[in-house]
Amino acid sequence: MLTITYSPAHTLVPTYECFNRCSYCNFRREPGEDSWLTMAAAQQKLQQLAGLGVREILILAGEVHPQSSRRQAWFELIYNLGKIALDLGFYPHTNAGPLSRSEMARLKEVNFSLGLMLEQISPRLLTTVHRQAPSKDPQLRLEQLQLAGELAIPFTTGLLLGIGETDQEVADSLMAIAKVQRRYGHIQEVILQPHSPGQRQTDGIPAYGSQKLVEVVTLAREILPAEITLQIPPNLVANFSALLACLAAGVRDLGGIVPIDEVNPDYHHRSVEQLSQLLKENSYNLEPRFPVYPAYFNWLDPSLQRCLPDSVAAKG
Ligand SMILES: O=c1nc2n(C[C@H](O)[C@H](O)[C@H](O)CO)c3cc(O)ccc3cc-2c(=O)[nH]1
Ligand SMILES: C[C@H]1O[C@@H](n2cnc3c(N)ncnc32)[C@H](O)[C@@H]1O
Ligand code: MET
Ligand code: SF4
Repeated sequence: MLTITYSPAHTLVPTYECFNRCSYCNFRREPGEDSWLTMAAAQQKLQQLAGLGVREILILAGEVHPQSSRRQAWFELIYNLGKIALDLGFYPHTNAGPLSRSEMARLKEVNFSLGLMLEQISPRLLTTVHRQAPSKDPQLRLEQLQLAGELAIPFTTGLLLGIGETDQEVADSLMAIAKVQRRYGHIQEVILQPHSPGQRQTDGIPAYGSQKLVEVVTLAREILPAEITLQIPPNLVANFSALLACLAAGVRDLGGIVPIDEVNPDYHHRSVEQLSQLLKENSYNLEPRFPVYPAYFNWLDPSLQRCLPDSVAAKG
């Protein structure tokens, strides 16, 4: 039986406020209109999660402008959330948008991997869906992938599909990821994220079709180096047969299975038990994983390596 992995996860949102306005975003709030997560509330939440099988704490944040006087406080909150999650025995993974070199280096101390979606490499989208989103400059995002490579951080990136890109631009985006991977070797997984419309976004773009998604999986498997795992969030795939087609085309991971998908709150996950049963009926074995893949265990700071169970660490 082929093994498909998932990450038993819970999401913490330090803040929904964001100075970008991606037209497809259902997550962001206007700066000033969102109160930030307090350390006390986070601590309480994490304590409730103890013993429930959760491994990854996904720290997913709206962004404060790099030049803002509030950036430092924003960053310290994100760092400290990773720190308490770690201290309570969880495995943090942070995606907080583009970071400075020193911010990224510090987050490495308390995270098992970091993430940032390339979205798409085409600068054309800066005049459409990303017109009011300076953080989505593809060159800036590519530099972030390189920076993570230089800092030897196991990394998750990916494409957002169906935001106005052409087929050629999808291929270009995949080739750009393949190129950084051949230089640094730090990209453990690529998420192929189908755009999924929600209640709050400001545009009217439709859901990305399943047929196209399967085609992109096939293309990604051709373009990306074999060591990169392809991830698709199953809650964003229209039906189970489409998910099976994605698996047949090369997807091997289902990402974080969380109670609430904070980015796409209208799309619920099936329970792990149900997913596992459905997969078993189709000769797939569903297994939990950590937010860092075994091949990268020895890239982690020794203090983090010590947090992984011996049996698992030995495979690294
Ligand atoms: O539940 C979610 N998890 C998301 N994750 C988490 C992901 O599913 C995995 O849990 C992590 O990549 C750890 O391997 C992301 C991680 C990234 O680094 C970048 C983007 C995402 C996007 C989502 C998302 O939209 N919803
Ligand atoms: C955290 C990641 O979530 C993705 N993201 C943001 N909005 C949507 C949406 N409506 N549908 C699917 N994915 C989305 C982006 O790729 C972002 O980088
Ligand atoms: N703001 C970050 C980004 O877009 C992460 C969360 S998006 C909902 O990269
Ligand atoms: S997708 Fe991320 S960067 Fe864009 S508006 Fe939403 S939170 Fe901000």
